[in-house]
Amino acid sequence: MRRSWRARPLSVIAVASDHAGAELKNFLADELRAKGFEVLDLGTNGPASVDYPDYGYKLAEALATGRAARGVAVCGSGIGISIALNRHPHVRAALVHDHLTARLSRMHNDANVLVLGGRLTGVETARDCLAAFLDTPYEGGRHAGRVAKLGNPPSKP
Ligand SMILES: O=C(CO)[C@H](O)[C@H](O)[C@H](O)COP(=O)(O)O
Repeated sequence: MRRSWRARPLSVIAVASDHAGAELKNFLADELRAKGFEVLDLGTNGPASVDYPDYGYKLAEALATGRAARGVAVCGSGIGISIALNRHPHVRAALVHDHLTARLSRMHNDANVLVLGGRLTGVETARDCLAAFLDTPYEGGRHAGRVAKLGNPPSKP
């Protein structure tokens, strides 16, 4: 599935997680609602074991179809769901660990999905990362050509 990324106002944010990230995902969804965003919750919403690729792909689909402008994704470490998300050329999912990496993911990479490890990152740090992700603009300039290349990977690297 190759669909172009459709920019839209930053009002709807999709959230998704596996079982290991559900608690932090739900916390961040509440944070987003408190900040006035509409949240598209793609699950999962309980402790029953599920597969992170299914939720990463759901989130990629929500961005591709324009149902959400950006996303927040959580699994246990953040690694698995990042891999799933970044298989889609319109997704720039950034696994971050603190306010600085969250800021850089926006400034340099124009990240459209914030990824956190639910078993590794505490709620206060996660809240900081979310604020940086929402509030930091993309710098463009020298980064623009690099970011464009991310959406057009060579068929033979
Ligand atoms: O993909 C991951 C690791 O890179 C995630 O952390 C998953 O959430 C984790 O693998 C799930 O582990 P579980 O033992 O099946 O709960």
